[in-house]
Amino acid sequence: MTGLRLRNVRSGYGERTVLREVTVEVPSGGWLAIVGPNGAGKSTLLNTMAGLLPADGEVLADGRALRTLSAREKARLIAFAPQDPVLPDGITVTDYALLGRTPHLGPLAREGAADLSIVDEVLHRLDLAGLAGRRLGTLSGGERQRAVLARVLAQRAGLLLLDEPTTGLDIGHAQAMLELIDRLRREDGTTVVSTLHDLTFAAQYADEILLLADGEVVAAGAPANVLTGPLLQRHYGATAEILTTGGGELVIAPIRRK
Ligand SMILES: Nc1ncnc2c1ncn2[C@@H]1O[C@H](COP(=O)(O)OP(=O)(O)OP(=O)(O)O)[C@@H](O)[C@H]1O
Repeated sequence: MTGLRLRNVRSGYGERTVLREVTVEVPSGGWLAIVGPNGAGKSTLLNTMAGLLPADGEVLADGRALRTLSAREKARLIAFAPQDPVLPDGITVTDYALLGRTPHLGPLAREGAADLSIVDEVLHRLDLAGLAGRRLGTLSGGERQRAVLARVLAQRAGLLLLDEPTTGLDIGHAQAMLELIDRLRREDGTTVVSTLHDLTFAAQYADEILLLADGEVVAAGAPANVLTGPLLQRHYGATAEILTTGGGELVIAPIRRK
């Protein structure tokens, strides 16, 4: 059970401040989607939540300040899938996913049967079992993306930070991936924070949306309150209609300007 809390967080790169006074709380088992236009600071926020960038203010995971935790303690608490990870092309999908177990192994210990069975289960859930023995360098973009998620899920951390998890996935695999993430939070109480460019997916899967623009939180709350025509116009310069399906799901539809 790992909630996340940020209070008055400022962070960036060296002299360059990107995030200003970000305050947000994600309850244990919640799903927060970070949205916003290109360059708004979404990846910077996710990196800050992962404890990978120095930050002023408070960043607490499971009630513990990230700056006080060792790398190993952080890795047991937080699993992070960056947008464009550098992958070791020569290793197999199984061996790559097993890297997710590293924070749970003792010093010099090798993975055991329990670790292999966790990886096996994750590969099945991600429709990757047939590719288990393939080297990463031989996979398609979408298959590599799912392999990254396999490593992250094998980590079995209470907090998942996912940067654009559906990039490069076709609509079916994207839905399957989001369903799987949703099941994890329902079954295991996993807390999820993801950036998502696809606002329809964000509306349908997250229970809270945080809209960032120019490094500041400009709106936060339930999807229907944040993903509105006027806010999308103001911050993305986009013309969109917010539709509701027969089943009550929101669809954010771009409308061509005539
Ligand atoms: N390593 C870096 N060093 C300096 N500036 C950076 C670095 N990474 C990102 N930035 C800058 O920080 C700002 C926010 O970038 P960030 O990647 O967080 O935006 P984003 O909302 O994730 O964008 P996108 O939707 O395009 O992926 C941008 O102006 C970017 O140029």
